[in-house]
Amino acid sequence: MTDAYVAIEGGRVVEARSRAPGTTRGELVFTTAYTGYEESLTDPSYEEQILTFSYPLIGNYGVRAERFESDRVHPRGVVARELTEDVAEWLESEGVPAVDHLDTREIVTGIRDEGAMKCGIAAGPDATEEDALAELEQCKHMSDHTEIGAQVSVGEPEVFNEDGAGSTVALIDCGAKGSIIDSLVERDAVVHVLPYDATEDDVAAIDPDLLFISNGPGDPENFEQTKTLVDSYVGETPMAGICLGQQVVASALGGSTEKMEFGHRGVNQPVRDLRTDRVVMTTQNHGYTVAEPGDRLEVTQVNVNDDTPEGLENDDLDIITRQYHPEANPGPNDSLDFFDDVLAMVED
Ligand SMILES: NC(=O)CC[C@H](N)C(=O)O
Repeated sequence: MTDAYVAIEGGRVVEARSRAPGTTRGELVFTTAYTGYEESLTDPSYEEQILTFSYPLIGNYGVRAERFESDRVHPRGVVARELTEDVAEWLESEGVPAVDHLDTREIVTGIRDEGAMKCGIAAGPDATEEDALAELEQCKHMSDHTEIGAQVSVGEPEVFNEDGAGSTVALIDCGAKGSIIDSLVERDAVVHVLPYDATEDDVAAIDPDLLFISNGPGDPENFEQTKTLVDSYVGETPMAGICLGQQVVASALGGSTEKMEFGHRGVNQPVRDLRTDRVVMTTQNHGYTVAEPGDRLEVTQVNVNDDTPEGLENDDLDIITRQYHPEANPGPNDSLDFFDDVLAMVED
């Protein structure tokens, strides 16, 4: 039964079945992960995107809040071959339109061949092709979402593990996944989560041992204040970053970032450490990348598939960043030792 329409940049409209009604728009992206849908759907990095699952059946082990990475669903819409009742009900209760019964292989190969695309969706009994096209018409380019940090960041500072005996971390929340906080707390760090636009004074009030820039949605160049903060603390305080965090740190230190063709999107992205020659499997979901690291950061890890920078370091300035997600959730735990390395750097 056709009661949903997916309009894709260029004007093509794909028929589908509505699983959660409504109209929506966003940048069409995908993940090849076959598990971890609860984690992906609550990852703030997907804000303003429509997430297509390439694995054909999504929702087969239910929906449990303990696996959530934040307190809400972040993609603007969801596309899958088959969504279970559990996931469909969850998305409907969150007001996030969802569709299934369409050829997701065609969608994903389309993104792979043509790059990231704008998308509009209309789903539900009254949905029309025109509604989906009208959404597509209004869809912005990801880089034009200039206030995206404010949509996902905490408004006020929060503290985790206040009485911990470990390092004090200022985690700049550009859309942080809960697993990053958990990974630090498990190592007994005291974690102060600060808004993405925290000032030098806000951070100074905490007097942290480590400045940690989180993952997050959108174009890293739109995180101007976060870059300013990094610039003011470089060489003063050890620094770490994950995903958008790596991009922001590189950009603040004189490097540059660029939009990728279709990004790295799955839980089996191979990364080679150039110092040890070890390869690890990693979780990734990013559409931008560091183009030039600048002359203060060394590329220490690269993506085996396309040689893009996956790890940047400066041993003198005490900086370690990763483009992938060492905190996993979803995905492999191969690189959890990143958190040990970062905290060891701080203690040295
Ligand atoms: N997971 C992330 O932090 C994503 C980073 C950034 N928004 C990108 O798409 O490249």
